[in-house]
Amino acid sequence: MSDAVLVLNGGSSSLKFAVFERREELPLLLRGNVSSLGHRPRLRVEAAAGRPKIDRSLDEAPIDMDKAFAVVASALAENDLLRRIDRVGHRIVHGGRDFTEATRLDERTLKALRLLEPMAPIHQRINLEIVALATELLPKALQIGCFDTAFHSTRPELAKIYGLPRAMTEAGIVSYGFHGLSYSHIASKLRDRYGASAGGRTIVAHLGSGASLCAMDAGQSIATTMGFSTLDGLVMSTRCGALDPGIILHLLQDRRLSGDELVTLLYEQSGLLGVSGVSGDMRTLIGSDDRAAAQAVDLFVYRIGREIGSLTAAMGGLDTLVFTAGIGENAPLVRERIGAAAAWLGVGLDQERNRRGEEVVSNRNSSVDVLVIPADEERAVAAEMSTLRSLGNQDGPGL
Ligand SMILES: Nc1ncnc2c1ncn2[C@@H]1O[C@H](COP(=O)(O)OP(=O)(O)O)[C@@H](O)[C@H]1O
Ligand SMILES: CC(=O)OP(=O)(O)O
Ligand SMILES: [Mg+2]
Repeated sequence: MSDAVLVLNGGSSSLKFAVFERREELPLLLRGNVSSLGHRPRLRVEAAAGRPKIDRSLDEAPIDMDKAFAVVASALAENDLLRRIDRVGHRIVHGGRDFTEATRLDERTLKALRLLEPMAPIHQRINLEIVALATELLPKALQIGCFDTAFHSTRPELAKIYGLPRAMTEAGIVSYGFHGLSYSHIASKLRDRYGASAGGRTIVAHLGSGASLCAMDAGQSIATTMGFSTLDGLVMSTRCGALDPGIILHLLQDRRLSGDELVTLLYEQSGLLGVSGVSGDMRTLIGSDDRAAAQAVDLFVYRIGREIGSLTAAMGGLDTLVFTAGIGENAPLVRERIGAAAAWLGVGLDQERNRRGEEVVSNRNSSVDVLVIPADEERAVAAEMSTLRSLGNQDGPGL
């Protein structure tokens, strides 16, 4: 019986997976992740329909994506799901200009996607490696890509172009924006809650290992903090966020860093890890009494506060603020501090609700609804796969 879709989501620190039944409501069969790949990897599996949950650390540490994939493949086999999966959906971080909807991954499309690797160096290659591993595991299944950049393709022109010569813009040196699958899922949750207005002028804070903010009006992306690459905007776990481009020139010309050294410095050694010198993991930083660790958290919050102001200006006001992803969902202290930084916009948090991580964390006096909504990029991929016309949708609803 082929009635299930597997979704694979390789992030900068984790491999997440979910299996959905291929029906309109996309009932969840299994979900899990292998997290903290580079440190102390853990496997978590939340099974549907009465199967036991798993939450255990893996013997080997650190592990690479190959090993993480093998762990996921065993979890699928143990739950007797491999024979049911005939479609595999992949979160692909960069779709460039050409990939703005769910796309069948074949030799031609994979070749085009490989060209985008330099714009998302810690993601794209891994995403495509996962496609190869999934094709090996499930050779008969269709492999389909959904893109983090696609959600932002509706932004106005001015939100996309940089102050560079026109020829550069025409060559594709524009802002693409990322985390779009997460934002698309949040937009659908906001439509469930508020109807077509989807919460009106909304900022969604996707705060995970990678972090960005998206300004949405009625569920459509208006502006976002990531741009041409996944480096821009907020300070992240190991990425620097927005920098004066003069710093890059200085590093290249005066310090003579090579391209590869720059990639390592800006993508892997900066951000919370670089500023704290302790860790890129927010849990560790919050638990530390080291001054540099505290400053890294301060900088994370400060930059988010400033960007909230900037995105509010782009929308002309703020009605709703949503927190999502690893830090957004699990760190009440960070939410509280961001709420305080946005108090001038009418944001007020209820301490108890915030501490408990309830869905609504704003207080009665807040003129902005503040919500915590779990990220579900996997469901966004599965939902988007159902729009893939070239498959004809002839074999059942849902996909
Ligand atoms: N309880 C917590 N408190 C603070 N931060 C947390 C907590 N749980 C997870 N995180 C943070 O969430 C991050 C992972 O978020 P996630 O959205 O899963 O990232 P990614 O998809 O990029 O792998 C970790 O780096 C960790 O810092
Ligand atoms: C685009 C991006 O930064 O993704 P992640 O947060 O999963 O690393
Ligand atoms: Mg992620």
